Amino acid sequence: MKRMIIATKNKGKIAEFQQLFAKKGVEIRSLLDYDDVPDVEETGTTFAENAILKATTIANMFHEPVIADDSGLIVDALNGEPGVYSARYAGEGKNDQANIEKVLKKLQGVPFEQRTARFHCTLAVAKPNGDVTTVDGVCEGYITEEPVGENGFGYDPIFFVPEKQRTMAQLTKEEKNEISHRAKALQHLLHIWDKLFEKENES
Ligand SMILES: O=P(O)(O)OP(=O)(O)OP(=O)(O)OC[C@H]1O[C@@H](n2cnc3c(O)ncnc32)[C@H](O)[C@@H]1O
Ligand SMILES: [Mg+2]
Repeated sequence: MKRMIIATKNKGKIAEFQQLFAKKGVEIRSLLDYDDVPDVEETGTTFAENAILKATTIANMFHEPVIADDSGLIVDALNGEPGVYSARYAGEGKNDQANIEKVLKKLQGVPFEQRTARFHCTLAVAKPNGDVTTVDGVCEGYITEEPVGENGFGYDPIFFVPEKQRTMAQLTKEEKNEISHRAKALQHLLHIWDKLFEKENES
């Protein structure tokens, strides 16, 4: 497979996938490269359900294999919130800043060692023949007391990465792609890539 459609309109995700796939020589297209692709309603209650929903809907529409990413932030002190509702935690508008403020407000007074959290990413690959495969990746960290850093997207400014001693938003794209939930899920996918696309390797 020399090209792959990623079933997302999230520019942050697209930029990361572009870099991650560049090494493999796979050209990435996203739903922003096409006009009028409707939003797939994320009605699932798990990352896997939503990733499969997005991947299968778009694969049926394009008649090509498609990868979808469903991801989010899990905060232990909030019983796993925002979880699968990460994009719309503060309302349907998908406002990163409002989402961050809501998490920080709910965590007020919680000491650092209890602010454990993780990013989760499920990638689903759907083929037009109905085959679906999922892989997962997780990145562990802590929620800071205030946003720090300008890079990345979503909750990156409040996610402290112990390995790097900085927030995710202070990392370069290259550094984030060494340790992120998305990069780890994609590594798992690349391990099974040739097997997954055995018959399509010439295209
Ligand atoms: O569904 P698509 O079109 O892919 O785009 P989305 O932004 O709606 O994506 P999700 O439904 O998977 O929601 C995931 C949300 O979790 C957050 N998130 C996921 N990955 C993240 C990352 O690497 N850094 C920061 N926040 C992230 C961010 O708020 C996302 O909007
Ligand atoms: Mg979404």
